[in-house]
Amino acid sequence: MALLELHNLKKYYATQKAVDDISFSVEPGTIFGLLGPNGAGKTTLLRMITGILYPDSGSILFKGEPFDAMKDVEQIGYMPEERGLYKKMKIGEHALYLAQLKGLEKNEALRLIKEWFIKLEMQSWWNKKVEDLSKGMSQKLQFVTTVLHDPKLIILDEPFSGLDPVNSNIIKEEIFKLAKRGATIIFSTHRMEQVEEICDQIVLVNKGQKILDGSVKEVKQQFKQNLFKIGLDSNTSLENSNVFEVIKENEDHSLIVKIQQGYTPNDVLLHYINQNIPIHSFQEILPSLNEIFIQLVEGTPAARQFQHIPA
Ligand SMILES: Nc1ncnc2c1ncn2[C@@H]1O[C@H](COP(=O)(O)OP(=O)(O)OP(=O)(O)O)[C@@H](O)[C@H]1O
Repeated sequence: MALLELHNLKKYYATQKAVDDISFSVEPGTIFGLLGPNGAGKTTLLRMITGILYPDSGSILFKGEPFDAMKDVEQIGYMPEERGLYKKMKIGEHALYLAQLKGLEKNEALRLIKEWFIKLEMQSWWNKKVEDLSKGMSQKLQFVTTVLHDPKLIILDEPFSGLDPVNSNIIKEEIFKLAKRGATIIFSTHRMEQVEEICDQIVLVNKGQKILDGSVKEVKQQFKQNLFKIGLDSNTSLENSNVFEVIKENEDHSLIVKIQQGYTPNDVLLHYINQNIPIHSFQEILPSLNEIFIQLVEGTPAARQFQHIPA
C-alpha cells in the first residue's frame, strides 16, 4: 500500500493555478523526488501534504486513510526551504523546543539531539545563537530538527541549499541511512542532477501540472536516443555506416554514435570487429533528467531555466 496518495489536487491563489489537478503516490521506503523549475508548484504541493494549506479540491490519503493534519503530523518531518528558526534562541534550546513540540519527552529529546549533533559535527554550537549561524549551519540545524522524532515521512524542500560539498555529502549520507531504516523521503528541488544520484522515483511538475513520473531508470530508458560512446584507437578513420551515424568525435578519440532504426549495439560492435578495429570501451549514453525536462518543455521559459550544454 502507498504511504501517501494524492488524488487530483488543485490549489489556486486567486487566478494563479499553483497546483492544477496533480495525482501521484509515494511508496513506503522510497526516496521520492518532486522536481520542477521555480514556480512549478512544488512548495504548494508540500504545504498541502503537510497540512499547512488545504487543497481547493482533490484528496490526500496517508497510509490509506484521509490525511488528517492534526493526527498525522507527528509522523511527518517537514524541512521548509525558508528558515523557520527563532533568531535569538540558542541552538541547543531551539532543537529541544522543536523536539518537544513534536511530542518527544525532554530527556529523550536531549539524548537524540546530542546524538545528531555529534553525527553532524555540531556539538560546539550548543550555546551559539541562531542568528550567528551561517546559511549552511542553520540548514543543518533544520535538518536535525526535521528528522529527530524519527518520522515515517520526511519532506525536504531544497535540503542542500546553502550547504558546501562536504556538508551536502554528510546530509546525503544521512538521507540514505534514514531511507534504509524505513523512512519515506520526499525531496523537492529544481536541481535535477542531485535527484539522479539520490532518488528512486520522481515526479516532474511544470506550471502546476504533472508532466512525467516513474522511476529514474524507467524515465531515462523512455527518453533514450540510442546513443553510444565508443572508445577507439587514435588512428581509426571516421566513417558512418548504415548501422550508425557518428554524432560527435571527442578529443580522446572516442565517438558518440546514434544507432539507426532496426539495428542493435551488437551490430555496431560487429561493424568494428569485422574490420579488425580494436574497441577499448562501449557504453550507452542515457539522457540526464535535465535534458529530458528541456525536451518536454522545449521553447518555454522553464526550459531556458534549465538549458545547459551537457559535458
Ligand atoms: N501565497 C501566494 N499567493 C499568490 N501566488 C502564489 C503564492 N504562493 C505561490 N504562488 C504562486 O504559485 C505558483 C507556484 O508556487 P510554488 O511556490 O508552489 O512553486 P515552487 O515550485 O515551490 O517554486 P520554487 O522552486 O521557486 O520554490 C507560482 O506561480 C507562485 O508565484
